[in-house]
Amino acid sequence: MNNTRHINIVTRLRPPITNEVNDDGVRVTREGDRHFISVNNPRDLTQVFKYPFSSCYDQDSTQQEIFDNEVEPMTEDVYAGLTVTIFAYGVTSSGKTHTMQGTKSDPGIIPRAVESLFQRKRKQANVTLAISYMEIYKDEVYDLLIDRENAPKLPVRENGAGQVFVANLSSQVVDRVEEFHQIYSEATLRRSVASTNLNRASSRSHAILTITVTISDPTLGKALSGKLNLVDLAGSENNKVKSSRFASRLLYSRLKQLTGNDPSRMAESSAINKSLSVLGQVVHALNQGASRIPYRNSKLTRILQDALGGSSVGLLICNIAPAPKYRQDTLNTLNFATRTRNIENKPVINEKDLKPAPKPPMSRRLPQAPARRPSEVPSGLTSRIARPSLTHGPSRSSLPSSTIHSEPVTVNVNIPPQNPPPAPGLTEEEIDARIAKAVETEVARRLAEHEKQKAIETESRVSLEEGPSNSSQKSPVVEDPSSHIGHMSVDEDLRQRLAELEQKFETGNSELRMVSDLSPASRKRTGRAYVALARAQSEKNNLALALELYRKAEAYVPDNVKLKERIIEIEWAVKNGKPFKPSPKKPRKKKTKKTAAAEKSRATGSESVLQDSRDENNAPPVFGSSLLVGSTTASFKRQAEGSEIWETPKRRYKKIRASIEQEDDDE
Ligand SMILES: Nc1ncnc2c1ncn2[C@@H]1O[C@H](COP(=O)(O)OP(=O)(O)OP(=O)(O)O)[C@@H](O)[C@H]1O
Repeated sequence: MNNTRHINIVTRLRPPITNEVNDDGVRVTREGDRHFISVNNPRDLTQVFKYPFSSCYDQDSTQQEIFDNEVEPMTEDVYAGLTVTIFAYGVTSSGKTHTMQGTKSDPGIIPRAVESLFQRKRKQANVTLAISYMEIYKDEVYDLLIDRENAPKLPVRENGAGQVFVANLSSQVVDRVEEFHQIYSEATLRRSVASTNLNRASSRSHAILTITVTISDPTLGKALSGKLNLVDLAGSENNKVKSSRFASRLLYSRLKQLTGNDPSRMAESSAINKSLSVLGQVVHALNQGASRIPYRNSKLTRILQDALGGSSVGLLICNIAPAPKYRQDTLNTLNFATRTRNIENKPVINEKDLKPAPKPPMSRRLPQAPARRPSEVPSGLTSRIARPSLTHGPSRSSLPSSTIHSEPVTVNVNIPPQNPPPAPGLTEEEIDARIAKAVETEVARRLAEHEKQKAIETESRVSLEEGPSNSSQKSPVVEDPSSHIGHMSVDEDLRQRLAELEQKFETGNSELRMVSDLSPASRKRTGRAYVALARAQSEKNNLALALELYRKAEAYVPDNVKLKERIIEIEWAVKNGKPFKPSPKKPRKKKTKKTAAAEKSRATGSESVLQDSRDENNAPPVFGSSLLVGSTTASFKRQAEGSEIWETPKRRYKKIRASIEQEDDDE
């Protein structure tokens, strides 16, 4: 069964707005059942480009028309358990926000779609609607349902099933349309909007509103979970002058005149342009059937991954501004639309198991969820906001369809971190002390575990040496498996291993929960603390424990390349029973004004964790990474000065890896 669906492409031409000349060069015509948009070449106006589309909406078309023809049928898909993504794309001021939000007198797609979803809800039992709303501003994700002062930057993560999600994004159940409007209009006020010369209320961020429709069937113990993602992209702007060092003052002032962008607007603008350019690259790569699609190059494409060549149903509304100054942008938009048309998605029905997942044996019960910190909750919403959900393994679907996607069972409980995040109002020292204490306790526990493990190993070795007669009471490992006692001991051994595994599983989970609850600065501090402890252990040649601690640090700073390299090194040493030799310590240089300033900036959190902790001991890194920030790379350059060949960190890393592999081969 072929269940692929192309992204549906719709173009919309907005009427001219204040002081704008209607451009006859952009026209919509109809030939049979096809529509064409014709655009004059901006450089040679005698040349006309013609783009065919199955549906185009000209200046006279209404919001109602677009909704009825294009969006209404998709709300059916949502109720069927599919994920539907609708994007508004186009140059700044082309009418994206107008199309998505509309006005009070002429509502856009969002209010109309919500109304339609509620209409169906009224006719059907056991339906729940919940909303979440986020914006991607300068490549950072913020929750729009939370006051901006309290809204942290949210991390984008991937679950075991490869689904990308925004961690800690709140979601709110809504029972009535009016309730939705109140929440939505409040949240929209939090969106980053600014006035530019091209648009009085220009969106400076990409906004994604998600409405989740859950239809439960208590008799079957199943629920369908459809989603409607409504995406109002920020508009691209011509800011090229900013990136050109050689741009003349005249050109700069011309562009400033056109966009009205001051430096901070320009920074926003270049972030918008960058993410839109990655979006273009993703579409291009999908068209080419490339083996690597650059989803990870921006948060926007990561979050929209499912809608671009994934399991979502898609509708792209390309908005077009008619004025002559936008002609090149119109061509860009139409080219983007043409390329996106070829993208195929494979929609899947999202089904959830309502039955609680079987509890893992011996697992501890979750303690009662504490109330959310006031900073995380918009006033009056406390009881309705669901914390990030815990997933317990995939559920099995009984529905006979190849398009059914059995989601992991989602348990909407508040999961308190095992070590609760520091309460607001604590001083930096207090936070550090808490982290240090938590890390120390963990290390002590692990040391004790290692000691125990060692004792068991020694015992079994001794009993092996003493011979089988004595071993029955001492070691389960050397038992004669045919004897009754032997069976019991093997059972005991298995049980013990199982308990250890369960404990590991629990600790791992609590670790992840703790990581996601900490602020980026606290995460970095905790990572640094683990690295310092790990180094201390590796210096004592306690490599297994050092490795474990480095891995723990990695949970807090997953992007630290040097840390990853260190883990590989120690893993290799442990595997091959070789001692681990960190690179020799380098005498600390006398502090110059420049290095003091660099250290100060590092202290404010701009440097890598491993580098920070190494600096404390003056130990230069064994490996370097080209991904490191400027000052680190500069320190590598300094180290390499005097050596015959300029050895980049990457080259150095490759060299060491090659020698490790060579040693492996030799063995
Ligand atoms: N179809 C339309 N009919 C009437 N007015 C429209 C239409 N489309 C857009 N407008 C008006 O044009 C102006 C710019 O539109 P809008 O803010 O929606 O653009 P945008 O593409 O979202 O811009 P940006 O990317 O800068 O946020 C607004 O004043 C809006 O009311």
